[in-house]
Amino acid sequence: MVAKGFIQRISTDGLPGLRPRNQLATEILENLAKFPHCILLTRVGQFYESYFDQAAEVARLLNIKLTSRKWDNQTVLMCGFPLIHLQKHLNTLVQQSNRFVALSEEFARPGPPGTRPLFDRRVVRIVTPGTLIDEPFLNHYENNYLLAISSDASRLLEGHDDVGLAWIDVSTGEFFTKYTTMEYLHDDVTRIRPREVVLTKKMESVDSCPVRAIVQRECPVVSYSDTVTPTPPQPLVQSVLASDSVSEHAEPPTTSTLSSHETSAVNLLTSYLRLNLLEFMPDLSAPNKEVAEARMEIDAHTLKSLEIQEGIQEGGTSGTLLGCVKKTVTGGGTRLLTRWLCSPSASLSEINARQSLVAFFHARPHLRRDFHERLRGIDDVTRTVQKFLLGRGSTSDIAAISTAISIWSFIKGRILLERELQLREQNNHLDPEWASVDALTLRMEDLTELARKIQTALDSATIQGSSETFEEDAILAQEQWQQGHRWSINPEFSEELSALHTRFQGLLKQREDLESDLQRHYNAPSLTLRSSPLHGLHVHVAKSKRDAAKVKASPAFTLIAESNSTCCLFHQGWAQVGSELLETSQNIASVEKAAFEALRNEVKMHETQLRRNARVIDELDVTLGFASLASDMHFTRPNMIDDCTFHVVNGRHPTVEIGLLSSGRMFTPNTVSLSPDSQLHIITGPNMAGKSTLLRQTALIAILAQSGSFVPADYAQVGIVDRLFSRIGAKDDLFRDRSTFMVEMQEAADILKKATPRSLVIMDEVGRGTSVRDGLAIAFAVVRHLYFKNNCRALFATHFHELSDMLGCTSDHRGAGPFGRIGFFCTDVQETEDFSILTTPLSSLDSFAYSHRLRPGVNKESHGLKVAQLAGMPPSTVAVAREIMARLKSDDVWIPPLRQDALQALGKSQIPGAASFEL
Ligand SMILES: Nc1ncnc2c1ncn2[C@@H]1O[C@H](COP(=O)(O)OP(=O)(O)OP(=O)(O)O)[C@@H](O)[C@H]1O
Repeated sequence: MVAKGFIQRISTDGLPGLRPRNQLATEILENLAKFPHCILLTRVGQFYESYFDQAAEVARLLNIKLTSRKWDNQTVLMCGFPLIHLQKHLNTLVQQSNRFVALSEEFARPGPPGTRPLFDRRVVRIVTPGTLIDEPFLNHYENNYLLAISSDASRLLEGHDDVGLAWIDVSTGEFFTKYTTMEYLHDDVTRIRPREVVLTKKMESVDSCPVRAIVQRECPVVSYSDTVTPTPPQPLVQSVLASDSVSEHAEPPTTSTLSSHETSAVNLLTSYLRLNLLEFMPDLSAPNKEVAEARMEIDAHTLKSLEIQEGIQEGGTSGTLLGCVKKTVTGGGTRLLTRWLCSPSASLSEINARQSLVAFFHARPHLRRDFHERLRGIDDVTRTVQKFLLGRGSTSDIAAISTAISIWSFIKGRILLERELQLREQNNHLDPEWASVDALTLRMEDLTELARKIQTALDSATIQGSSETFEEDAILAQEQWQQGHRWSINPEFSEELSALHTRFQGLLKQREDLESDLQRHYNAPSLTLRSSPLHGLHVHVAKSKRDAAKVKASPAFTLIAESNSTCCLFHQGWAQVGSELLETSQNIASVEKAAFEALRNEVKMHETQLRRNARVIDELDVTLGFASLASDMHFTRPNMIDDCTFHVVNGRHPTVEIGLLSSGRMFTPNTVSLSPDSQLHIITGPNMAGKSTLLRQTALIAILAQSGSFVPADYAQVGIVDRLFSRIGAKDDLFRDRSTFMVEMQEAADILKKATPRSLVIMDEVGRGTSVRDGLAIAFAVVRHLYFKNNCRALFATHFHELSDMLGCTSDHRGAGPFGRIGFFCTDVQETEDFSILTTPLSSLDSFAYSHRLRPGVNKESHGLKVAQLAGMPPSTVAVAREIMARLKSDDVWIPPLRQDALQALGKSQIPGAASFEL
């Protein structure tokens, strides 16, 4: 396994000569040799440290001081930072710099009697970008996927293109597989957006391996690993869901339903996880198998160009579909929303079930309010359960699970109440949406018994402010009982614990009495009874108050240590009581540990039910969000059908509309009606008049509808789309030796290869990147292919109005003869003197407005000069262009472009037709 871009930086100079006498140096050298692809951070006391040449790199990346130490008379570079900075620095090394970090922890081992404990160090985990667990710097609103890809590397070159995918978010346990082919691999990788990809070592060794080429384009961290058969084989526990569904209740897939390539990918993934998570390897749930036919496939380019999850210009979600429709309030809900938007459903029943839920909540704003408020107080249970499976989790995590269970019960109860109310009010009649609501609540498991156990076990006063893990809490409690640190488990949890607490309280009272007796007897108010690692159980007295003199003089005390201001003394009575206190506190700690372990096991035992309920809540959060969105932005429920129509009345582009509204402008809605009788629309019209916006909004409406959302339109009837394609926007890819036109042609070719009669294609200005003649020819050929071969629904926006002649546009704006199922539509510019209607006023002499209204017909005017003027092109240049336009229109004569230097050389009067130009 090798992290791309990471070069092993330990110089061989210093190492062979070094004969480390101390154990630390030996361990570090061994670990460096064992994990050569990693930065090694070794825990030494309260610090994590890096040594040798790596230290220079670590110091540079973390911006910390580089220093050195002597080992065996050799100077060794080193740097380090305190424990509390670990997460911050892991974020820098792993998340930002894509480095792999081997974490070596230290473990105390009792030394010979009378000596300090010894420490063993071992690497407990390798932290890589794709194997992050509960790191606080993880964004809870996004998945952090590790993707394994398996295929027969050598046969790929011979044309065998089966590929198995397995991907997991280790921090949540969400685990998926998919069988795919090389043709769709790029689309799948783009959609999954893995943080790290694992390929087989074979793929690394095969020259020009196509999988490697695709993956390296999309993911900055690529690792190579072999599948290692676990001994004994690790069972996969039951899966949470068969699909990403609210309506389908099929049994979870067994590993036998996976294709051989998926199984290999799962094995590669689990082997890689085991190699890296080491002591943190959890039991994995069986993966959810994704079936291509059940989802709307969105190709890689479309996913990016439609800005569904990430903006093209600045990254992030601002201006994206996700940013616009996100009304979820939980991390799990937001992750699910992202998945639904990037991979909408193609199952009619599933989509209808989701939309029924949205309709249900849309009609009930009071429930929306109530549930949103409750959901805000719920923890990310999927993540918390995973923490426990990873052997982590604290008392506050356990408490969060109990809170979540109470909220789930509230929600279920509230829905039942609503049901009763409706039955009463509507004479035993229920709206049809109730079927989906019932199906959802039926999936919720009753976990009140688990919540009761947790509430009985936890001491509610201690839950706040506890540490990351119970073990850290326990150490604090044991060490800090003198400062009144609280225990975690309710003393009433068991008779044994209750008896221990009674004894502990009795001993505390004895200590208090002894302390005040001694203070009184020796007239020493500063005297206190203490315990410390250095002096053990001792009596502490302040010298300055002269208390010490009397105490020191008494034979009941033996001096242990003194400073200028205090002294520490041994006292038999306190040693007796104190050691009993210590022993009792240790006993409490170990009983608490057992109790917590029992709770942890309870959570693990209920893993599947907890995850199921959490998943129901995720769906609830998304559908509640869709309902709020529909209400806020006046979306309507689309009518979903299983045919090839797409009829949207007064549709709007959700993100453009928000942008316009924020600057006080209105969006002009438009109607698009594709059907088997009118399956392809050619859209012409001026620049800036809204053609691309119309195309994009059509695609976004299809995505929203099939995600389960309502849509921005007055009415919509959407026939299920199996694949969505867009050819929009031009982008160079010079790095991969592809010009703008080449990129455009490759994307168009891909669409023509893959679109089916159930697909929806939007194409914007295909052919514009070359000569007019070539472009027009290509545009015609593409339309013809889409129409006859793909036979799909398509919107084709173009400035080549000649296409309308080539396709024989009739007076009722349809294609002629065999092209009769093509419709012609256009947008316009309104010339006007009325400034009040202007969208974009230029001047009083040359004023116009974009109507943005689609109408049947062909518009042969592009009004490109108006846009040039609007864009601030020099007036003289615009004047030249206008003159040439006029001549082109009148005599159809081509005037060659005039070059400034040529004009100067010749004198402008000598250039025919140039005299009138202001140059
Ligand atoms: N229906 C609409 N209502 C209101 N404003 C709109 C509408 N459609 C587009 N616009 C505005 O017009 C701008 C330009 O739209 P768009 O890019 O879709 O035009 P276009 O016809 O594709 O232009 P070009 O041919 O130059 O690519 C958008 O950024 C938006 O602000």
